[in-house]
Amino acid sequence: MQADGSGFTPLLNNILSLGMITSWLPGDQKGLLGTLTIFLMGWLLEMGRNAYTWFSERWRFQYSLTAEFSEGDPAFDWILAFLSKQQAWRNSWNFKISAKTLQRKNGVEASQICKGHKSENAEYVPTYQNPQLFRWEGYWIEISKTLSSSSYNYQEDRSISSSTFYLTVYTRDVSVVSSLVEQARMEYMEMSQPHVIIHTSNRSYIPFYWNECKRKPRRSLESVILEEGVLDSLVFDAREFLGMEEWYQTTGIPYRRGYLLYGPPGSGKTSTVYALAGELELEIYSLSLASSSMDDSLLAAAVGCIPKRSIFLLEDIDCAFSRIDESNSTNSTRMYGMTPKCNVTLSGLLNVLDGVASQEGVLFFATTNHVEDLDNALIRPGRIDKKVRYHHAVQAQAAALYKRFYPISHCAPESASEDVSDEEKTVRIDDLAARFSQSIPDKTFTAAELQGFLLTCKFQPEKAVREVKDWADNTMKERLELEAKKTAKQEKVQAERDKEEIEKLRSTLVKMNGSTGLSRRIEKSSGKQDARGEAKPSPEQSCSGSGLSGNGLDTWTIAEPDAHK
Ligand SMILES: Nc1ncnc2c1ncn2[C@@H]1O[C@H](COP(=O)(O)OP(=O)(O)OP(=O)(O)O)[C@@H](O)[C@H]1O
Repeated sequence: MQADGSGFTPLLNNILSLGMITSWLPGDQKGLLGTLTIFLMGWLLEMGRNAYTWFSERWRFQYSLTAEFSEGDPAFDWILAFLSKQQAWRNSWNFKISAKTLQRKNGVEASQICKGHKSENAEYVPTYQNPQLFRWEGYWIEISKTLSSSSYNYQEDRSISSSTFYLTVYTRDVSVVSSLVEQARMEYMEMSQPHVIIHTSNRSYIPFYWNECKRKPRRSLESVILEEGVLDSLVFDAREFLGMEEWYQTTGIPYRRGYLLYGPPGSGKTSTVYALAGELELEIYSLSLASSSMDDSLLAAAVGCIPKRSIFLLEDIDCAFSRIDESNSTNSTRMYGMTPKCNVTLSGLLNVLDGVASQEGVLFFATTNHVEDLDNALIRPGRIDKKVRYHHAVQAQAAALYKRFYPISHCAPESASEDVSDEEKTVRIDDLAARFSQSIPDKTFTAAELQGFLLTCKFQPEKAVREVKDWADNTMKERLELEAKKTAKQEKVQAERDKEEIEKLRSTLVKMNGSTGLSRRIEKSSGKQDARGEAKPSPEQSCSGSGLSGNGLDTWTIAEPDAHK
């Protein structure tokens, strides 16, 4: 029941309930006095309850501080992790149980809920449905959560809800709240350390927030094998940038840095970003411009809520917009009309990169397989400050990949049960790695392709060396066949398009001839002669449709161009 201030509602309730009670009393107590006494008692009780609520609210208001944490904001994640660690869910047994995945849900271990119970596969996520009270550093803290369905998404035909945490600390000292938040942030960072946190979003409407969060085991820099010095210079550059905020401010240069990683698919661009994020302890905010729901305003909103000291990763940026038009594109996917639809405009992206929506202190990484398709405006210094080119693996890279695949600790000799020392194993692996790399042509296969092959020879380094040449030959052969098929298909598509064009022109001209009453048909000579010495039109002239000869408009020639017959 809610207090309405006037006390009228409880009064009415009491009268009604009294009527019911007195009807059950013995006859001698049914008098007016009995009724009034009970009525008065009920009324007093209700008034007392209202007064208690009123005073406790005033007291709360006077002697407590309430902080709000909304879903989508990084601080929301900090508080969730903090609550799990503080076991704020202890007095409530409401959990959402879901399978353990890479997605981070801030669940608690089954053993925390029930001693001795272990569950490797399920995750218990406290729902905080009811307000919970817990003690932290001598302060009483109350936590409550609301789920508000704020708007309706017509695209996905469902209402959108988001959660908000309210943290009430019973003190007037604001520094308590700030130190709690700082502790929550530190603990969150500590907890995330063995992982790289990747934020994505499937929201296609504003208010936007990064509503999905995955964690991946950290990848060491050594595990990404690039040409010598490439990775080191990238790490050095990013680290230097992160330590130079003040310098940027003094010089008035916008405090952000852009990197473009370009090269063939599977050469290690994404792996580089993940390894770098792990090394520098940064979180990644990753978006794809190829998503049909992404447009300029959503992109601006997304970038607007990336926190400082983070990586903003835009993968396959060429999918979104290319400088050259589709008909000229060499990219076969475009040829077949498979270019993903993109609603982000070039100016929208440029605005985001250097306009109001751009976030200070963010490392921007763009990856592409087709750098030649990018607009110069996009990759000019200030937007892209450092470009890193990726190649197919050179032989030294292939050898390094091989050695990473067969660390000596996992390397038992294939043939005999000889007892081999570590030095001998190292020499053996070095020798095998050299033979492996010499069996494949330089700059022909990507690291991903080599990794795919090596996965077929797990724990069998000798086998990998024996079979790599055949694999390389077969892969090359398959590649050539595929290329030939693609080219043939492209030519066929092109020929069909030309034919359609010719048909369109032919019917237009026939209509025009009919409407103007022109019936005369005179062959227009191109100056070229075929084998029989007859005049033959060039493809351009055949269907040019201008209708204007040197001496005026009166003749049309329609002929199939030889090239596309
Ligand atoms: N240089 C490399 N060193 C080590 N592993 C690599 C390297 N390049 C690729 N790989 C492996 O190949 C797989 C794909 O790599 P990754 O996604 O980084 O390539 P990419 O260049 O980003 O590809 P795409 O352009 O298709 O996104 C990963 O499993 C990664 O471990």
